[in-house]
Amino acid sequence: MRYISTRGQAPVLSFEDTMLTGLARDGGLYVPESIPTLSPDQIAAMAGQSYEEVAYTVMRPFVGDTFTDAQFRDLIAAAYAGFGHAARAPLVQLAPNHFLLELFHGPTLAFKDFAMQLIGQMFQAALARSGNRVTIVGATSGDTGSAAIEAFRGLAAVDVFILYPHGRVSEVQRRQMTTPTESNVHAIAVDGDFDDCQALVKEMFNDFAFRDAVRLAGVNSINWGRVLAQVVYYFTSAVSLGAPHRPVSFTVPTGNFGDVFAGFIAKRMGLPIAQLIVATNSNDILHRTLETGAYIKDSVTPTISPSMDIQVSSNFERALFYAYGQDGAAVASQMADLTRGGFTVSQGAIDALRDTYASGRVSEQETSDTIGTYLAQHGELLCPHTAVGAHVAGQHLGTVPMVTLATAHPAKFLAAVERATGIHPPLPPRMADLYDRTERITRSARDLGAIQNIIRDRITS
Ligand SMILES: Cc1ncc(COP(=O)(O)O)c(C=O)c1O
Ligand SMILES: N[C@@H](CCOP(=O)(O)O)C(=O)O
Repeated sequence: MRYISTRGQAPVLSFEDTMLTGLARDGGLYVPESIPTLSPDQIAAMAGQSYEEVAYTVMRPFVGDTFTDAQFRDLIAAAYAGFGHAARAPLVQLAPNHFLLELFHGPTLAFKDFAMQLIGQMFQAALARSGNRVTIVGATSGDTGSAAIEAFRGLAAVDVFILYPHGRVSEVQRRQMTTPTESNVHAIAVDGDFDDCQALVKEMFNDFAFRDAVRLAGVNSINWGRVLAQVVYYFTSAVSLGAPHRPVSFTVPTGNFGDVFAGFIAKRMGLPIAQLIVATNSNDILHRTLETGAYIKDSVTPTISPSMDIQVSSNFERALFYAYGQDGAAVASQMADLTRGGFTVSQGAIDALRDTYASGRVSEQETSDTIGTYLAQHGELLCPHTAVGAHVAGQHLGTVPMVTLATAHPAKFLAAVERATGIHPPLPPRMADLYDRTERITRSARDLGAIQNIIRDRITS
């Protein structure tokens, strides 16, 4: 399996190099040259299998010769061993045709653990083999950072620097990033929003001298491995609802578009997905684009679903690549226009996007009310991101089973959940002392040079 850039001008890479490279050198994102498909019989055979077995079947064709079959099975087993639920991603029924896919049973209580735990294993195996070390730099609105620090803390061949927007993540998210004591992980509070943090990370990748000197790697959904691992739970959940014999729809709380794009990959692999619905908070660039065809940058508004406070949605570039029939030049030209404020998607491409994705936007009041309603009517305590998804899903319920992705545990967003319900959801016992642990934070201006200096000073040479 070979990987190509969405902008068409970067070297073609193997799975291993794609995983370790991060952003393509032309500024694009790597995607597989072709998307392998699974037959209805292969999908039907997943019924009753463990999460790990399905993960192997779904991901194996993408990995090529980076790992042997046995090695890859071992890495998957190690990645999910620490999850707090035997099903890894259990489905809970809310109403006759509405289900919640609980993706928060991993070590940091958000869906990011599904990919990050596996990437941690794959990086470790690949770096042990080559003897190389890398510097991971990531941007987070809260969950990617905590999952990355958890997955890589203490690993000898990796230094990790996570940029998060100062004052704009929840207290639990911040403490998950700032309290680990291992010296190879560093949380940097940036004076700015998530888009600023993500732009800084991309600027570091585009500074080739810096990138090569520190051996930069990325674990945001820039990294194809992140998207790939998230494809698996679309299969496990759809199969348990009757796929491939019955179509299933998904509503996905969306920010950087990685999770819902993983659903698109599942669909292209042969999973019968009827609708993929993008649910946004008031940072609604994706909803606006699908409605109007114009992708115009706006400033980020803080909300009670802070992990989705994103206006420059990185993986939308991958969606555009497929909407433009894999035309890298068309994508490169739209991305150049984005640096000047925005672009209009061509009629053909917006039609293709609308064939795949529907969308909805949810206000702050609706998010809060939805948390209250789902508790009262279904006995389920939702995190605010999941509430955004559940609200939009409620507008699309029909005869096809609908799965709403429950992307985080309500205890990660205590203040919003408590305000909506009066309930104070407890953290799991293993992190009950999180509020007592000492924090270690570096504060920085939104300044590329200053952050590069912090990284140069702290990496292990
Ligand atoms: C809890 C939570 N829900 C939803 C999202 C949105 O996911 P994506 O960025 O893949 O669209 C995020 C962050 O990305 C998140 O942390
Ligand atoms: N919501 C994310 C934002 C980064 O998204 P990613 O999927 O590209 O890592 C977060 O929690 O950090």
